[in-house]
Amino acid sequence: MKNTPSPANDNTQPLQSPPTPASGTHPPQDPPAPSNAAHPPQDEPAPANGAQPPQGPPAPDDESRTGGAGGNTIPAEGRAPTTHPHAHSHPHPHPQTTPALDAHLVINRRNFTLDITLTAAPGDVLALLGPNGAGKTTALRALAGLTPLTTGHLHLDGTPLHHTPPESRPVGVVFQDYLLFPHLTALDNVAFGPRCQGATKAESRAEAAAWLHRMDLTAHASAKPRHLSGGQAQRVALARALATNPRLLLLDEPLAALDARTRLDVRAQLRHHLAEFEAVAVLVTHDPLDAMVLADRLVVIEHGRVVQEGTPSDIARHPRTDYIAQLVGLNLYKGRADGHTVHLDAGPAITTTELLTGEVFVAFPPSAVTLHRDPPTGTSARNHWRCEVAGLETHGDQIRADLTGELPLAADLTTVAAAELDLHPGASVWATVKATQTHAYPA
Ligand SMILES: Nc1ncnc2c1ncn2[C@@H]1O[C@H](COP(=O)(O)OP(=O)(O)OP(=O)(O)O)[C@@H](O)[C@H]1O
Repeated sequence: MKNTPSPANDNTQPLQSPPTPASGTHPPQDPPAPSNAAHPPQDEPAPANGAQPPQGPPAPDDESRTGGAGGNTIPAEGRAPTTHPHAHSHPHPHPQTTPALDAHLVINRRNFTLDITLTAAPGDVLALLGPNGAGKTTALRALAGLTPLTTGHLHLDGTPLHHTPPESRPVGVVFQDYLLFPHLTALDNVAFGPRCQGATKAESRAEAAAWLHRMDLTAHASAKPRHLSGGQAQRVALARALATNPRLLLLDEPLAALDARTRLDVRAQLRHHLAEFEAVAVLVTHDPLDAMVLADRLVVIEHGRVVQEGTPSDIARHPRTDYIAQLVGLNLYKGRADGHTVHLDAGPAITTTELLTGEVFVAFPPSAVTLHRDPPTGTSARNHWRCEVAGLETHGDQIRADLTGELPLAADLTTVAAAELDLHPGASVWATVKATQTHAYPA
């Protein structure tokens, strides 16, 4: 086992582009009256209870075409106590209390099955991570009610919701491209949800103004989305989702549409807002940094199953699949430990400092590897393997060497060292790693 890149999945189904509110229908210039006035954007069927905030993306096949940020059907009095997501220390919901989110999502498709369990305490931020086609978006859509469950359940604060239509779920969604009504101001975009939930025009606008204030967007309240920067639009979308008072906030690649610089700022702001959010948030991301910074708990999905979950630091320290090892930048191997020696399933043995027996993983970072052109002598490193350079690439201010041979591994070295060693594809090298630089843990 080696952290070679996961094979790309050709069947990927990125979250579908949402219906553009611009085409076809005309949401009112003011937040609509809940009873009759609103026209959801584009071809969404009007929900039974009147207007809805902008809806979720259409499914490419047989799935529901409505959904998104619905009304809050769970009374405030019934809520679990609030918790600060990044202040609390519980990586898992307390076993004695009903989890705020308790979901078993099973979706069978012809070539794909999603079967995952998600639980979270109030205030938890979960990040769903996984390779393309793993089922992250499907899981998010299932939580929103946009993709029906084949079987399983979804309970929020103890209330079963799996038969509740998307527009009636207390779920707020922030889509990757935000889905703001282009012809409504930022204020009216945010006021839309409360208005749909029955607030008067004045109330919904006051609430929207308060949200914009919290998001530091008061100066942009009367701006139309086209006049907002990417970061501002993202915050308006977040405000719009939060203004419906959701018990579950879903964020689909919330930072993906932003450039690197904006992303940095918006990530920090989003972290702050998620920390204040008292209910459960679930975000889907491809970016391990977003996941590590924003989430209390990572849920890694591969092939429709949860392969590992835990706190970011636990996952980073103890990856259990090649995909995760690669995500967190570690060389990872599986083998059988006998004292300080781990006999790898495929390849040589590795000496470690841990004293273990049985099936284990061994991991070490590429920076722990030292390369030599000649057989190493006089080194205290217990592990040395003969390898060949398969490829070289720039990795930050380092060079990353991809090695094959006795033990396939990634090694980082400085540009100067790479030049001194005359590294090039096909070059023979010796790789050494000190036992103290490895980390072994039960498989
Ligand atoms: N509406 C659909 N109808 C049929 N198959 C679908 C549909 N949506 C997704 N799939 C398939 O379900 C599987 C999971 O897709 P999904 O989009 O949930 O993965 P993902 O982890 O979000 O991937 P990515 O990171 O590429 O967005 C894939 O095999 C995909 O081809």
